[in-house]
Parts: sequence; C-alpha cells; structure tokens
Amino acid sequence: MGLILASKSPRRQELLRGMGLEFEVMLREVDETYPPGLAPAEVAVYIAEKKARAFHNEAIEDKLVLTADTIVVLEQEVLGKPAGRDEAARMLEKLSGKKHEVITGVALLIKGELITFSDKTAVRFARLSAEEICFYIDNYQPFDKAGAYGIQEWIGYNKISGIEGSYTNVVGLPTEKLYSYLSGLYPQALSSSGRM
Ligand SMILES: Cc1cn([C@H]2C[C@H](O)[C@@H](COP(=O)(O)OP(=O)(O)OP(=O)(O)O)O2)c(=O)[nH]c1=O
Repeated sequence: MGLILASKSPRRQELLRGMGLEFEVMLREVDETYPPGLAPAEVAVYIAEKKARAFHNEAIEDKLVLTADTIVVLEQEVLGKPAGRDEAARMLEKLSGKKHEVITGVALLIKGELITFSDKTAVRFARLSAEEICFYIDNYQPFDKAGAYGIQEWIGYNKISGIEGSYTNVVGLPTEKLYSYLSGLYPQALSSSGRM
C-alpha cells in the first residue's frame, strides 16, 4: 500500500524517513482556521482532519493519506505560527520560564475512512532574556513554527529545561504513536517499505 504524506513540512518528511517508511508528498491548499469555541485540546486534530478531507474526492486508489497539525497551548491559549517578528517575540516572552503543551493532531485517510488521534508533550522553558529572544528570531526560523520556536534549533538546545512525552511529537509527528497505529490498522503501509 502506498503512503502519501500531505505536508510541506521538511521536519515531517524527515521524521517519516526516520521511521523507515517510503512515501510520496502531495500538497493541497487548506484553510487552517478553526471555530473560536473549540477546546484547545481539539484544535490540532480538527485542522489535521481538514487537511485530510482536502483529498476526499480524489482518486487516490487504495493509498493512505497522512496529515498532521502541531499547536502550542499555553494556559489554555493556542499559539500557532507567528505572523511576524513582533508576534514571534510576544510568543517567546509568554513561553519564557513556563511549562506549555505541544499537541500534534494526526489524520489518516484511506478509502474514504478517516482515523484521527493526537499526542501531547509538556515542554518547560528556562527564562529567556530580551537579547536571547532577539538573537533567536534574527538567526533561526521561528515563522514556520507553532509557538515561534523549534525544539530542534538553538533555543531547544539551550533554553528548554525539560520535556515530558514524545520529542518527535514536538517536532511535528508523534512517531511512536503513529507506528503503533500503522502496525495495528495498516501493516501494509509498513511492510510495503520492507521494514516489517
Ligand atoms: C513547537 C515546534 C513546532 N515545529 C513545527 C512543526 C510544524 O511543521 C509547524 C507547525 O505548523 P503546521 O501547520 O503543523 O505544519 P506546516 O504548516 O509546517 O506543514 P503542513 O501543514 O504542510 O503539514 O511547527 C517545529 O518544527 N519544532 C517545534 O519545536
């Protein structure tokens, strides 16, 4: 069975490769807004599902479509990707010295059937000074990342004091949980790449 990753995120592509999976990348335009009243814990799955539904009417035979969405939740506030420098700085100021949650929602679509799940990781930031925030924004890539940071970049190495849960979930895909779902539901997706 073929696996389609519907994601432009180079991190997700790298994580899937790291899982030993073979896949192709197909992209569709998706409006990533969500209803204002939606509980933060449900937002990532809601958007991942929207990304998968973009393939609903397509002839993709028996291929499995995988989509995901990652958000940061700080004290019930959902932080997505920052729109610009000021918003990135504000997000990092809020995260400084606090613990937040990173939630990645995943949707699997096959033959019109949709399965969704999510994983949650707690991340604790050390205090960030104004200089450190400026340095990070000027030298790294906060703009394509939820919460304006990448755990895999400078800030993750130097300013994250602890995490509880899956590391890959923070980067963009809960690989252990995904592997378990694929093993149970679609072992063909794993065996087609010769790994099982
Ligand atoms: C918190 C955090 C997020 N991120 C990334 C993961 C996601 O790529 C991004 C959140 O945006 P998403 O909307 O989840 O994904 P995307 O727009 O990059 O890709 P696509 O919608 O095509 O699948 O933030 C990191 O790389 N490191 C981190 O530590």
